[in-house]
Amino acid sequence: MCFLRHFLFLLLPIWVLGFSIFSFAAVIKSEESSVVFVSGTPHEIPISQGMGAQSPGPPIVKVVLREDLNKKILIALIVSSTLLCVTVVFLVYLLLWRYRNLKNSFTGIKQKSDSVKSVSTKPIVHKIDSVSVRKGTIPVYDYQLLESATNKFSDSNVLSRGGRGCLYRAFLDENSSVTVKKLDGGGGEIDIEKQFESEVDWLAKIKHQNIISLLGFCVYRQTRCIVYEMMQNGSLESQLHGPSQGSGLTWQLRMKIAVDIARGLEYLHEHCHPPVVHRDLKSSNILLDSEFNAKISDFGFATQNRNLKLPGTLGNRASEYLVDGKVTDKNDVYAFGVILLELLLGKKSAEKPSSEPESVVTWAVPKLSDRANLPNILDPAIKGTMDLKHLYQVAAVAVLCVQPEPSYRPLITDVLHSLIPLLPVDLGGSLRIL
Ligand SMILES: Nc1ncnc2c1ncn2[C@@H]1O[C@H](COP(=O)(O)OP(=O)(O)OP(=O)(O)O)[C@@H](O)[C@H]1O
Repeated sequence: MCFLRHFLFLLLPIWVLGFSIFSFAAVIKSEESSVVFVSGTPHEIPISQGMGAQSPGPPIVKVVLREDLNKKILIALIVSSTLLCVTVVFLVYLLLWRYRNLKNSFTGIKQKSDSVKSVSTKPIVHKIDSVSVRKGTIPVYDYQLLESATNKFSDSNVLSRGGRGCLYRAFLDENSSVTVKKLDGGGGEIDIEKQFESEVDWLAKIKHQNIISLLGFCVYRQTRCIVYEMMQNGSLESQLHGPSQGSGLTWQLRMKIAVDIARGLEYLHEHCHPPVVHRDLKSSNILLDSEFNAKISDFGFATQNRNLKLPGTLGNRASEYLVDGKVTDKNDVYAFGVILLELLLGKKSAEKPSSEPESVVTWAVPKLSDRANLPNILDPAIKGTMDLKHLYQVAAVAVLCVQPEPSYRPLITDVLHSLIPLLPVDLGGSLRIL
């Protein structure tokens, strides 16, 4: 499509030029063929063939001069209109090109140093597979711009410090802030470059209301930055296990968060071809915006390749994955079940009561075999705030999701459709509260 547009734009001036040359040649030719020279006159005087007879004298000379003049005017007109057409087409093309480039950059961003951008990002953009990145629809941020937006990556702007780098709040203008993840090597077994490429590549391809939005990226020397939308309410982990201990999350909000995550996963498993397995789903990778819409983040380990293994961690990973690295969408369903247990019980995915961390699954599942037990082990922050039938239903879904045998676990689409009727209509479900 793009190629066709460029082709047409180039074709137009060539066509105009060609047409002009052709008409010019035609004019000359017609002039030549319509004029004869009468010999024997003091000067050879051209007359029109159609006049038939000779008509010597001053009037004929006058006619010849006017024809000559007309021809010159015609040539001048053709040449100037050709030049005008070529200039206008060129200007229109230039304007469209500029407009497209401006549209691609983030609102209000003035790109400062083109040299930094083109020199440093070229190799990485080639490695990144995504069509959006190649086509340039994902903005490439200037390092200096991010530096000034984060107050030189100052400690006061740090939102969190992770194993792979720091996360900063960045102010691109007075009213809006974004999040900048600065990956600077950190060392260890994690390959920063690969994670950066994987994250940018996935997020450039995946667009869904329940998946974090990628706003752009930056490559500067050894530093890699990824720019995301700001999620004002932080992670689900910090809401559940941080200072507020889940008090900000009502039963209905918890159900909304569960449905949002299931919608995001359903998109990855059912609507991406081939399906995408996130492989690192956990409450710290579920982010909440100002209205508690939940979005899945951290695609550094996501894959469509079923033979890749992650460095193992306890808690959210299914046993078949930890033991023989089998990657299927059912790994994500298991991790979703763990998050559902965290939402119900307010417990971390892996607690450390002693030296050995205990998974919430091994702690809760035996207790949940008797559903009368459930209200006793429920998160105190939501005790007595929901319809018990709904509570039992959600607990049953959670237990199914964390089945040791992957084939016994439901598909995420089934999970989603069993949760939607428990969520009020105004929160995106189908429950009508009378
Ligand atoms: N877009 C965002 N808006 C607001 N807070 C965010 C955003 N992204 C991440 N955070 C916060 O930063 C924390 C760390 O996120 P990050 O993805 O950087 O983790 P990480 O370094 O990859 O570590 P891990 O691999 O353990 O998840 C999140 O748990 C969340 O609290």
